[in-house]
Amino acid sequence: MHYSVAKQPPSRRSLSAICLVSAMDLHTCYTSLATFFFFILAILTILKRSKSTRLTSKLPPGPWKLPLIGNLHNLIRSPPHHALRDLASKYGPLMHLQLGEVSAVIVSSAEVAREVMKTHDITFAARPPVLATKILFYESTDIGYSPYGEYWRQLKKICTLEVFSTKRVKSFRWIREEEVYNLVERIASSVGSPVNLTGLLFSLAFTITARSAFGKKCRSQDQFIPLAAEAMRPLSGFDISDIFPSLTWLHALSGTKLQLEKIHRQIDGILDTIINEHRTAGTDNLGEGDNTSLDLIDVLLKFEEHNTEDGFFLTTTNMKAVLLDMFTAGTETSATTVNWAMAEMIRRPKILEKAQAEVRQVFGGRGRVAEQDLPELKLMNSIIKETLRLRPPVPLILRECREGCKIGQFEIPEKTRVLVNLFSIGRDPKYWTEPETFDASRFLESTVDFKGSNLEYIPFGAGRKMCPGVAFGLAHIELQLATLLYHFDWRLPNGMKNEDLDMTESFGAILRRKNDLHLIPTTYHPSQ
Ligand code: HEM
Repeated sequence: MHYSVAKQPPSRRSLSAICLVSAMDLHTCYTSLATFFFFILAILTILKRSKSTRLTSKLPPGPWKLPLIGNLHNLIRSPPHHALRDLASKYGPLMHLQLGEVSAVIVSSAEVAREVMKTHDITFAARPPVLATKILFYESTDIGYSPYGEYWRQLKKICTLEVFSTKRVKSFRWIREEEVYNLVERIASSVGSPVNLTGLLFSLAFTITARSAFGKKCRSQDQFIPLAAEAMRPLSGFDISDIFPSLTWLHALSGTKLQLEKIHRQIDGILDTIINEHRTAGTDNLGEGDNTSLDLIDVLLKFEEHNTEDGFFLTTTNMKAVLLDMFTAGTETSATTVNWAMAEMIRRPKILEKAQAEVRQVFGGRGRVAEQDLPELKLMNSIIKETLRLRPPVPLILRECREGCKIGQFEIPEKTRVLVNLFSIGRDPKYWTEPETFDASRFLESTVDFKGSNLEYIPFGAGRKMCPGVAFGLAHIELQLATLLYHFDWRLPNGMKNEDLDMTESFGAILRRKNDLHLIPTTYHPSQ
């Protein structure tokens, strides 16, 4: 039947239809050919790169690599910091992986971390430029991602000595206390019913940072906060664009680039407005005497108008990049630490009780927690350290090798991506007894601190690229945790048993809980 119809001469209409079909076929054919061509091109590019990597014979050991994807298949079943830890138990503390196009080494012990972050500190004092930081951070001109050199050195100096200094952190004490008190009032209004503590803590961290950075002059804060939170998501370094950096057409196809550009445009507009508002409002005391009441934009503006002694000054773009660093590096890290600490204590009611007793004894009938007495909370501070050991907010520190270098018997070629696995290091049985156990009193008698000199404990990193926001972060964490312990008793909703609380981690640049922590608060009255 089909056959006989096909044999009939085609009518004018069916002819044009055939022409259309043929044109479409031709179009489809061209598209397929083009896709095929690009596919071959992609394979050739990747094979060329992996061949050049194979030629480097003294790379550290690592699992067998598949064509094109390398070792990506080794990372799909669990969050990367877990998967990398499991692989390191087989291949050693310095291991080589091929992540798509990217040649990477994974550091999983304090000894190798010392080599990378201390002995060869300058060689590894860089981070690979990932697509998200290029777009969001003004061509990677922030502190975290700007290339190692004079610009980064000056920026870090300004931030360490002026922007994030202990004196500056103290000057924002009234903001922290006011906002934490607002949190207490919000929780108190929900006493007896579950509150989403995770949501409250993350929003508190952004609000405190925004007020410290923008002061009172800002009207665009409410628009800015959700955008800054969104900017955090693509910073893990495991985006398709970071794994296949040369396949730029793939970045466009995946939609990530467009999405990042959209967020960037919005953030940029808001930051311009806020900085201009500061310029218009002016601060008569800029650059003079005790300027502790300045907000962070005022502080940064000092370096626009008054050069440093080395003749260095900040452009508006530089300031915007630093401000973004504060939000991306400084908010979720603190909030997630408080969140994990609360979850760990809820699972162990005796520890929760002890920590509450300590806070309530130190602050007694004063009715609220005050920052100056926080160092007296020995148990709580040990709990914070233990939380940062077991759940480091930045589980994988991203670095890049600036020039070829030898670690032990292995060669690390220039541009190799380096991932320091803090999750592995913090749980290394060589340094930690019962490493998987949350031991609240582990740090009570310990002299280990956050300065990055004990490489088995580096939640804030180590060496030149170490976190400049330690004082800022700890001030947030200590005040929030003490306040939650002082004002409220806590229990799980729906009769859930403490030991059943889910502690699953999510995947991302920041190690967060997969599920939000919902708890029922009961108000504690100091007279009790
Ligand atoms: C619990 C809180 C925090 C933790 C655990 C943390 C952790 C880290 C880690 C592990 C690094 C990488 C260090 C390295 O490469 O050796 C880092 C870098 C950085 N952090 Fe933090 N951070 C915290 C809070 C903050 C805060 C509050 C700020 C700012 C207000 C901040 C700003 C930065 C910046 C700008 C960098 C990049 C430094 C550079 O590359 O030179 N961090 N942080």
